[in-house]
Amino acid sequence: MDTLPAGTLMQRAAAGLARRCAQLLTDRFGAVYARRVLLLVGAGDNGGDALYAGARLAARGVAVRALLLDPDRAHAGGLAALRAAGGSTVAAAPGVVDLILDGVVGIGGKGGLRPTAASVVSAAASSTASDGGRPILVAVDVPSGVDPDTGEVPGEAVTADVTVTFGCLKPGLLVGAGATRAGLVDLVDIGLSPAVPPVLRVADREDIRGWWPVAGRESDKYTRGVVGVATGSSTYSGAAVLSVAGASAGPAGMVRYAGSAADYVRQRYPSVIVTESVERAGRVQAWVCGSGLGTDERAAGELRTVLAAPVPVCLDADALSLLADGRMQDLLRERSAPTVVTPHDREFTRLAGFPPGGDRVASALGLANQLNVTVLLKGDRTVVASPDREVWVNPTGTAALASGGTGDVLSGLLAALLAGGLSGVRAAVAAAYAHGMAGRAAAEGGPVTSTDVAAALRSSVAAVLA
Ligand SMILES: NC(=O)C1=CN([C@@H]2O[C@H](COP(=O)(O)OP(=O)(O)OC[C@H]3O[C@@H](n4cnc5c(N)ncnc54)[C@H](OP(=O)(O)O)[C@@H]3O)[C@@H](O)[C@H]2O)[C@@H](O)CC1
Ligand SMILES: Nc1ncnc2c1ncn2[C@@H]1O[C@H](COP(=O)(O)OP(=O)(O)O)[C@@H](O)[C@H]1O
Repeated sequence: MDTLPAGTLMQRAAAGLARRCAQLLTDRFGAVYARRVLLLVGAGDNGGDALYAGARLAARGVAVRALLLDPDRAHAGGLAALRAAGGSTVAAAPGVVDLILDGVVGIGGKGGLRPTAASVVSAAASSTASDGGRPILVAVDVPSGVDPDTGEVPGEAVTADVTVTFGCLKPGLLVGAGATRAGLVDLVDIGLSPAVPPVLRVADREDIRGWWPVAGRESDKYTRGVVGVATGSSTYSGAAVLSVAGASAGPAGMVRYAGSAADYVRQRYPSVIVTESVERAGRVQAWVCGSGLGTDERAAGELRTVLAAPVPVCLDADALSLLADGRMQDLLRERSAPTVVTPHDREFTRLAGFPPGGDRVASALGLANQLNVTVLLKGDRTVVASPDREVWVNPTGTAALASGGTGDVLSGLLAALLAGGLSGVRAAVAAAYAHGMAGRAAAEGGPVTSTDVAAALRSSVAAVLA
């Protein structure tokens, strides 16, 4: 599988690691120079990666200190490189640390962290960053203490803000308790060619930035895409406002709202063109339909009109309930433009006839195949699966999103990305990513409502694209 020398792979790993750390330091502190980084270094190659990455950061003017858990067995080449670049070793965690690099143990670890390692990690994590906050914690390859193969956390383990992993995604970063410990996962390609194509993929910021449609010199409001929003009702006017908020944070050049909450939408969003029905809405490049729509005859008629439109469609909430009785599923299967459905577990159960169960990837793939649509299965790790068996897991989810109405914001944004020209899968993955970041940003201000998520969305999109 791999004919490259181990040293080359380690250098590639360290380069990717240092790049991500520099980006995190710049995002938070405005610059890399003179920031303080602490390396927690175990005796294996995981510690070697941390030392070489530390050397690269030291060469950029970062004050890098290494705390060696077993000084006699620390990676000799890595330690020499660090020292040559101006880094040094310390016996205990300094009081002020901006970023901690967890190189205690990677894929060579078994069981929870040993007591000495655990106490070093917890002492380091309680240091303070130079802005008074807590240090950024970056795990090398796998958060120490997480089983890389299963995601089990049998004892003490690191909780990372970001895990930079090498070559392939380890299951332990995506599932089980390990997924939460890993934080945002970045995959660095170190040139290993896997024997089989990856089954699961995790989007990182670079993916989203590369996909997100951006207005150019020749763009106008129509060429950027017009998104149609068929959500809400006089009873559920809030759903209309939330999905319009989501749609307005996307790349579309115009938002059209069609439905009986038009007055509420117009008051909140003067830029949105409102009508009473889908039929009268005029041309759009994608529709979102369902949140707060109701399930009466009028709602069913609106859904039928949306399904008949030859443009991409995102279906959520009541649209999924209307589809569950099977009568409209033929319309769904007959569609040639992309369709994305965004069920939570109960909606999934209604659509599929069985609950998603433990294997959420297989469940999402099964429903995608059954309905010939892209499925975004919501959860703490949202899964996106397509009928041609492409599967992604969103790494940015946060429990702060478990609040009524946040799904409406998500589906609005997703439709705006469809209108901007993204495929069903990319629109779903990108929307989930940005939505998760907005949830995280909103949570910094206290308990989160869907209005807070909607309010945080535009700046979170800007941060992802920066
Ligand atoms: N594969 C590749 O091609 C590439 C791999 N790369 C990198 O190599 C890493 C794997 O390195 P590895 O094999 O040296 O093992 P590693 O993760 O450092 O662990 C061994 C150390 O951990 C210790 N230890 C074990 N359990 C423990 C516990 N519970 N609690 C505490 N300590 C524990 C164990 O102690 P010992 O049992 O020896 O006393 C030993 O010191 C991989 O994750 C990636 O970062 C990259 O450079 C790119 C190319
Ligand atoms: N425990 C959790 N951790 C992370 N994200 C969650 C969690 N629970 C729910 N979410 C996310 O919150 C959103 C809720 O959507 P949904 O259930 O449709 O809410 P609503 O219908 O009230 O808008 C989804 O994006 C889902 O992935």
